[in-house]
Amino acid sequence: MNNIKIILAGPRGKMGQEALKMIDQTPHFELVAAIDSKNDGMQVKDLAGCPSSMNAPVYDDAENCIQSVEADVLIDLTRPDIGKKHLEMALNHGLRTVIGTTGFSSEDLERLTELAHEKKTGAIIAPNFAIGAILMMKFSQMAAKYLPDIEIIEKHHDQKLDAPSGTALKTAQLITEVRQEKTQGHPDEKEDLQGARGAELEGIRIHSVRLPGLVAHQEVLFGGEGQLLTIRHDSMNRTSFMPGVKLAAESVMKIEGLVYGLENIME
Ligand SMILES: NC(=O)C1=CN([C@@H]2O[C@H](COP(=O)(O)OP(=O)(O)OC[C@H]3O[C@@H](n4cnc5c(N)ncnc54)[C@H](O)[C@@H]3O)[C@@H](O)[C@H]2O)C=CC1
Ligand SMILES: O=C(O)C1=N[C@H](C(=O)O)C[C@H](O)C1
Repeated sequence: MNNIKIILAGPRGKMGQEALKMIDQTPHFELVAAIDSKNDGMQVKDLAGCPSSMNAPVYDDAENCIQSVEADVLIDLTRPDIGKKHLEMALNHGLRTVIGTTGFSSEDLERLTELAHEKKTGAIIAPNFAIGAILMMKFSQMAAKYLPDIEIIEKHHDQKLDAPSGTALKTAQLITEVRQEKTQGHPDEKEDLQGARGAELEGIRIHSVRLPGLVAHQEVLFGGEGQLLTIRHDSMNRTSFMPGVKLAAESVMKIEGLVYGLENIME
């Protein structure tokens, strides 16, 4: 496989730190720069917790980085407001991009899909890189055809900025592809405390739990007459996401346009 030159945005973050290790351990990956909110002009190896072999410059200005460094792929693991800006910027420069950052609305996805198409540039937005989470979403889509009353409970660490999670939104979106919109619960139900019934997407209820001690977990509950099916996935650590990040960085080299969801590139 040809060498892939990578710019990583978010090298000091929880996911960024894991991604640096994965890049370091992948012979055909080469880190050529990092985009950080500070530390401009430093080397990645000098940032706390980063592999000592990484002789790549840090930029605090993403536009300057993309213009100055010869790279094949930008991997973004930052925060919702920044991930969107980075993807738009990269597409405008014709740079292929893998986005793990969540918090994209359906309007964002529509706009960025059009831009990727217009710029004839490959991009992957993957709300969840863990293989088990992809299977949970696919199994949920299968089950929804037969058990259409569904509630999603996603549970994450308390440092998470977006709610509901990207995975919960993607799960709900996959379900809406096979299920008619429907009202769940009693037609006259009323929330005595606002938010008690969670968020709602085409009738599917989504509940977000944030607690220290959690990493990334989701249960999809399907209720039927006299029965309950639960499909559950747990990421115990962030290493669980790395095979998916690697696959996305390899796959984005071969596509044109924007792909939303790792399930679309898995064989
Ligand atoms: N797709 C997936 O499988 C997964 C996605 N995520 C998502 O990835 C994102 C990052 O998650 P974590 O690493 O847990 O968060 P984190 O808070 O640990 O790391 C985010 C990093 O982004 C950096 N950052 C902020 N502004 C920046 C800027 N302008 N330029 C460059 N870097 C900037 C911060 O300094 C921080 O180091 C979140 O949106 C999260 O939801 C997290 C886990 C798995
Ligand atoms: O912020 C996180 O941690 C995670 N974010 C992604 C999401 O919003 O679904 C993926 C995973 O759940 C971890």
